[in-house]
Amino acid sequence: MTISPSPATVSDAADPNTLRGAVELQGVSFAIESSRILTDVTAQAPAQRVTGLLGPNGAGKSTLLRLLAGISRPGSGAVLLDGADLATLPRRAVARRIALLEQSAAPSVDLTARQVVLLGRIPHRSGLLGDFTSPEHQAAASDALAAAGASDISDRPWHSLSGGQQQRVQVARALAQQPDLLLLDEPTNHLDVSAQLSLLRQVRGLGLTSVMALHDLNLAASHCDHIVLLSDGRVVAQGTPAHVLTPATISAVYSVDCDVIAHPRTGLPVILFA
Ligand SMILES: Nc1ncnc2c1ncn2[C@@H]1O[C@H](COP(=O)(O)OP(=O)(O)OP(=O)(O)O)[C@@H](O)[C@H]1O
Repeated sequence: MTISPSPATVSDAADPNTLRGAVELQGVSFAIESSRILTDVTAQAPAQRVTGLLGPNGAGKSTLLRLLAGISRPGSGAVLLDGADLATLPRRAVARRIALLEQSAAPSVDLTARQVVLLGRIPHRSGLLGDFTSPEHQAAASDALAAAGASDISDRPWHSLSGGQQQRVQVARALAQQPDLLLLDEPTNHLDVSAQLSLLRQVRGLGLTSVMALHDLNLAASHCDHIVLLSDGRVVAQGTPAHVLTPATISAVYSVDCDVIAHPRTGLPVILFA
């Protein structure tokens, strides 16, 4: 699969053979040292669509992303990728098919941006000693840097980059993996408003199944096809932004007073806080 900037088309959506990366959580519960963090989470992330994972601090978003990535295993319930239980898939297959961009993903040694992106190719190396010099790996890195809008900084040392530039490179690293499922934990952190919008448009334009934890409800409303709203480790609501992001639900989960209006140009929900 190559990284393509073209969005999933309606015909893609109509043909189940072309859909990859559909995720389903079935009654997932998870605890750390007998402290319950997720309780009976049943939710879907539709194939080749962008799902926003929302909820207050501590709701369980990062924990859920790690379960979706196969890094943690549910205490009970199952995580299905294209209908197969993640627990039954070989680790290498999971590593190839799922990319997770975590909040603190900085490399510990000084690399150039391009070298950081090439780390995304690790699951695709042939053997432990395989290197990254092959045209295939280099092309994947170049495509990923371009898709993340980071081609111009590819030769810069990682530690010389601004927070926003580092975030773009991390997104490129996840894309270089050429995953079926892209998981992003608060990808708009450190980005200015223009860069936030650009990144979210790019993610949507990839046509990949993406699940991203977000705090900004308006960005979620405008850039996600599907929303899963968590509170205290449980799913409170899921569906389209218009279905989930209602004043009553937002008030119940976040304890804030708001109005929701239709955007004058797009018709999508816009949340106005009183
Ligand atoms: N290693 C851990 N040990 C104990 N508790 C943990 C651990 N990791 C997370 N938790 C707890 O699990 C709950 C969910 O944390 P998580 O990081 O998944 O929430 P979140 O929704 O991503 O939060 P935020 O929006 O603040 O990033 C929190 O109460 C947190 O304190």
